[in-house]
Amino acid sequence: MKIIVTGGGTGGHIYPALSFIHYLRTVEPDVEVLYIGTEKGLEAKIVPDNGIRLETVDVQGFKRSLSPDNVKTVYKFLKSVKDAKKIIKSFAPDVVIGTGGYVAGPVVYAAAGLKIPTIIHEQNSIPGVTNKFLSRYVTRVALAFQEAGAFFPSAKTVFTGNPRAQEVADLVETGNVLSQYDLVANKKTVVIFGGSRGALKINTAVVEALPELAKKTYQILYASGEIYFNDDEFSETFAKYNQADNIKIVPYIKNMVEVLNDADLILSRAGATTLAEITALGLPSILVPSPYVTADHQTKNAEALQKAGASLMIKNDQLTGNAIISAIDSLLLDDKKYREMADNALREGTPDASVRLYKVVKEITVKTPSKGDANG
Ligand SMILES: CC(=O)N[C@H]1[C@@H](OP(=O)(O)OP(=O)(O)OC[C@H]2O[C@@H](n3ccc(=O)[nH]c3=O)[C@H](O)[C@@H]2O)O[C@H](CO)[C@@H](O)[C@@H]1O
Repeated sequence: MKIIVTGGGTGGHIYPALSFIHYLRTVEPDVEVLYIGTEKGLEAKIVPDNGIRLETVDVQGFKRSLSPDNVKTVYKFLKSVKDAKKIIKSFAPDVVIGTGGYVAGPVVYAAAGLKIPTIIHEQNSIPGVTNKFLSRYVTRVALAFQEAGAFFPSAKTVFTGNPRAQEVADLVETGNVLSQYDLVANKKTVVIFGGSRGALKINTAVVEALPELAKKTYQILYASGEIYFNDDEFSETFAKYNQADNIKIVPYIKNMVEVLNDADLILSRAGATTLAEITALGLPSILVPSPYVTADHQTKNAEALQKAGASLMIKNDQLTGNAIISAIDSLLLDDKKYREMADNALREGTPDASVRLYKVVKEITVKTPSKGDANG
């Protein structure tokens, strides 16, 4: 099989795509994969790092208000559709899958125009603009939250979950990954991060909490986000608390699949891919939804887990150092509450998401024998 995958900008759109590619390579070892992204998105680094061929097109997002910049955006969209068509024709895929982010727009649109079977994967409970636009043209819409179905043509939707859930759930024990971070195996571990790019608000509150956290019996692995790690506002404090035995602060956690398998609790934004990971593992969490995303979709993502008893939610404007400490303590120092939350989280997970998505791919790529086929 030959497949083009496209999606990007942030990790939440890229990791599900990569997880599905990893899975495909296990079930169809001779699969040929091409990833189409942009030069500016995180995918430009992550995709080649994963040994996957990358081609790029140039796109930019629409501004919400009337802006002269939107003329440039339309021009770039049309140009990128043309460029994508050229790449698609030359690669000749059996299927094109888009996982969201601006770049998926022109690529999936171009593929649909060329009558190639197409799938979009929507990670969130409220879809982004790109996927809403594309849903008119694609063959199938794969969902990770049933609620998102309301925004798409119902005949095209199918619930698959998020492939990253399967990747974290399928991991075979890899030894004590925490020792790579100078942490120990026999302490409870809280992993803190603010989505794939880091979050200023979480960093500010964690910095407030660090003096107390350094005295705790549990340990903390904390990713600040690349852009904040060396920032004047934080770098000295990070260096100081990196000396504490139970705290490790890094810009980014590259081996998150392994780290999550060794974690006891997560404090993070409520990006959909993160939620798919923690539910697949049955990991309790404290979620601080970003208020800066389309239609406040992270709050909806977090509310779904909170309602299921799988997470605690702290609103962005209520996040302080003290709020962090009391939320962590309330879970790690109360075994019964912790176990309940872990069980509830596991019930929300879809650890077979790639199997489900693969089934959809097979359904829409089945070639009907033409009259000329020998056995047709
Ligand atoms: C600001 C923004 O637009 N955020 C959106 C973006 O989020 P964003 O990319 O931040 O969010 P997600 O939480 O969905 O995914 C983050 C991914 O990065 C990984 N990770 C994170 C930190 C780290 O140090 N190492 C690491 O590997 C996580 O394990 C996860 O796989 O896409 C998501 C999925 O469509 C949306 O739900 C989010 O609302």
